[in-house]
Amino acid sequence: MNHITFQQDRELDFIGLGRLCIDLNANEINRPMEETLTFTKYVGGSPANITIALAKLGARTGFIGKVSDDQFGRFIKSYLHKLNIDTRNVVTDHTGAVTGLAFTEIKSPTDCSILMYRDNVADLKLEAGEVQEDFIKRAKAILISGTALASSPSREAVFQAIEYARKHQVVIIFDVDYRRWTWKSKEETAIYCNLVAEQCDVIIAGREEFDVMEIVTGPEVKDDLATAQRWFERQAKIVVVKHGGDGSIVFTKDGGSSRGGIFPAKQVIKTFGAGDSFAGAFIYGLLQGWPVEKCQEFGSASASIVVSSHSCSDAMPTVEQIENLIKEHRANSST
Ligand SMILES: Nc1ncnc2c1ncn2[C@@H]1O[C@H](COP(=O)(O)OP(=O)(O)OP(=O)(O)O)[C@@H](O)[C@H]1O
Ligand SMILES: O=C(O)C[C@@H](O)[C@H](O)C(=O)CO
Repeated sequence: MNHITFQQDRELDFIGLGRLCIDLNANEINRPMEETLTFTKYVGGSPANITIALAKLGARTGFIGKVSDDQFGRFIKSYLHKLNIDTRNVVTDHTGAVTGLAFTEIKSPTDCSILMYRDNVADLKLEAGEVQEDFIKRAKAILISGTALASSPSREAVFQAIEYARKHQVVIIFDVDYRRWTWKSKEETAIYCNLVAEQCDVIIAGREEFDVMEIVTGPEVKDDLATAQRWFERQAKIVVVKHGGDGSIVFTKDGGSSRGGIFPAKQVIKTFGAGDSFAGAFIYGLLQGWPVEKCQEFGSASASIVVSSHSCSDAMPTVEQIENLIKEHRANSST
């Protein structure tokens, strides 16, 4: 029992909507990017990573987005195809737009940063008229990624997708995914993310992202419960507040909450990817009908695997890998 009711007669479990980009992760790690000579290319973009996570876990997935009409766009679509992710609503741009790039700097396992090239990117050119109602109505759930709200016409495409999802009882999941490089201002971020959040069934964000939405600028006490209750007054049934290495808290509309820790990784390579892997495995658990505590544990274990890896998308684990980590952790805890 996890408070979410999915329509069962659907051919897809999950559709991701938003950014499809390329990660270029530094190969020479534990040094600043000024000293990096080579990078490894992976498919990236938070909603893409989450969709890939669910595909790797065996969910039937699809994607709504726009890619550039070049080698990167073709690389991304080919990668999704190989994972059986339905790309019928992945549109190719013909305006000369480019694929967003995310250069990951790994100065140390705990000091990582991302340099994002986001000018004239194809993902933000997705138009409302390109969002297929017939595609969305085939799914149990759809993920909205906050960065897709950063500018038009992608912004309007998001609201069109939400309208279709609500019309067809598709569960709406909002991952705030705040990436400052893409927004004009935090005020604009708050306006549009709040307008979306009030229509969503599940909201996933870090404490800092909720602070942006609540326009918290000072040292006020950040009250996770108050944050969750704000959204339970609207459509939300589940609110997840992520706290990095301190774990996460999952709140449910019936007043329940679950404080989850982490699965300490034997060797953290980079912190990035934790959020997307957590979200993918958490949502997988919801789709299985698991209680939120089990979803949270599954997400945390997945995150531990991905922070131990050089990539994000490529490293997304299988059910067996996650279950083995949980078993190993329990065995070690009992000795
Ligand atoms: N270093 C870590 N080791 C193990 N698990 C971690 C680590 N960092 C985060 N996690 C797990 O992943 C979850 C999400 O991490 P976090 O809060 O950093 O999300 P995020 O900021 O969206 O991540 P990202 O860096 O991918 O954007 C945490 O709640 C925790 O369970
Ligand atoms: O979301 C992005 O654009 C960056 C991701 O591709 C990258 O893998 C990451 O930061 C994951 O958290």
